[in-house]
Amino acid sequence: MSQPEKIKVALLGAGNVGSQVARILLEDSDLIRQRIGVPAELIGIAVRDTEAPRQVPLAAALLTDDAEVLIDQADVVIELTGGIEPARTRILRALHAGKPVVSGNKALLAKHGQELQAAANQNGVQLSFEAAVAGAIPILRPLRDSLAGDKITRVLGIMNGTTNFILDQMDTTGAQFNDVLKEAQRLGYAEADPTADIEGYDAASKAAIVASLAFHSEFTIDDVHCEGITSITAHDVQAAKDDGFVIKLLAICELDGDGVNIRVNPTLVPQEHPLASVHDAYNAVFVEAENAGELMFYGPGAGGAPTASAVMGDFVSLARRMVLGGAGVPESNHAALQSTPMAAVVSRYSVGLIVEDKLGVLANIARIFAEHGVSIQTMRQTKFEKDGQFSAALRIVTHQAADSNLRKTMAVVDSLDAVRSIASVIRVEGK
Ligand SMILES: NC(=O)c1ccc[n+]([C@@H]2O[C@H](COP(=O)([O-])OP(=O)(O)OC[C@H]3O[C@@H](n4cnc5c(N)ncnc54)[C@H](O)[C@@H]3O)[C@@H](O)[C@H]2O)c1
Ligand SMILES: N[C@@H](CCO)C(=O)O
Ligand code: NA
Repeated sequence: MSQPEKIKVALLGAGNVGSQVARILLEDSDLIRQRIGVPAELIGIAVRDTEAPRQVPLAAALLTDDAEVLIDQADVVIELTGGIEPARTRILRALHAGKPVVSGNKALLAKHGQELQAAANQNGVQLSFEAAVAGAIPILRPLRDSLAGDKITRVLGIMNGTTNFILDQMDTTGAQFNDVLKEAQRLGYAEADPTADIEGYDAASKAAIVASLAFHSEFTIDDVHCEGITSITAHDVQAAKDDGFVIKLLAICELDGDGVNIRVNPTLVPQEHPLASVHDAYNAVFVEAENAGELMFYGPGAGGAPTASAVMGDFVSLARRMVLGGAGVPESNHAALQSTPMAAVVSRYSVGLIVEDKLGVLANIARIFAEHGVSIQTMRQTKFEKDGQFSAALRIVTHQAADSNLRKTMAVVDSLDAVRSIASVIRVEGK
């Protein structure tokens, strides 16, 4: 194959990330040419509305609302529109035409990743998506390449910038959930529909992508047990702080017998744990591998420019290969592991209860925990008065217990007349 004279790039989407990719392609064109060996020419940017106001000024001549024509004219397609359709159809169109694709679309990859990868393999072209997980942090390439000769046992971390930003602000400034969410949207961290962030779906998509690569198997978002942060209150954050914890939304993918358990849930992390000092929209991912031991990847997990850095890394890497010759390495899914249910997963739990302040209540609750095989590590009681009625706020931290046992315990506790409400049930990191 003869060396191309230049690489024509079609960019789909000019939002938070797309506009930064356009800026880098234009501003750093000399440097990119030197790294690739030939110039990279941004031939057009597909947007929904060519007249809409833009955060980053873009030459009107580059904008088009005809993505299909643009794809057909390009050598490489960079998809940064988000959502399932028309992104899926457009990426397939590019791959089937033998054009490599870079995408940051975790929602799409966690749902249709296998279909897209199969199309890439079938056409001998690269599909790269480092930006889809943990923004600027190089995590997918280390999983695919650097650790390809090791056996990964667990990947655990903070994989959503928006929720980390919200929880961090609630913890450090006592700010209210909704105010901080608005700020995360303004800073370009949140998804177009921020429900994906706060309900945990965005982290769940990332967990499915990470688990597929780490365990050489095919997982989708449907394999992930997912709990978001919408039920976390300022009171939970303060109570956690009083007990020496910080609340983080963790994504965990771990070998579980013959399968892999993949989950996303708010977790109490001890204040001295490295994950507790991950602030703002930063992400941190721990990878545990049999021979490598424990690795930590840390950096900006969201935002236009940081995410654009990951997109550009993928682009320059595959463009270099187009110049030098040779297709990329396809994904390996030889292990074909299945995801496992939550019932047997063991964790420590922190349970907050509001109960009647009367004799025997505490003993009764402790008995119910014991009867279900859930052993209590600590129990703290604070009495308070509201509307002339005395109650006790109980905070119970358990030893490790199976998810199913904890659920049965809570169902019985909830049915007691003396229990006014279950304020929170949050997993606790560590043994
Ligand atoms: N913002 C981040 O920090 C971040 C980080 C990692 C990955 N991502 C992913 O990158 C992608 C883009 O994110 P973003 O934050 O830039 O989103 P955004 O909402 O700011 O931008 C998306 C852009 O695509 C355009 N668009 C949507 N549908 C289109 C269509 N059918 N045709 C043409 N244009 C269309 C929108 O008008 C918008 O300008 C998403 O998949 C997102 O999940 C974002
Ligand atoms: N909305 C995502 C963007 C980065 O993937 C986040 O907040 O982490
Ligand atoms: Na990344």
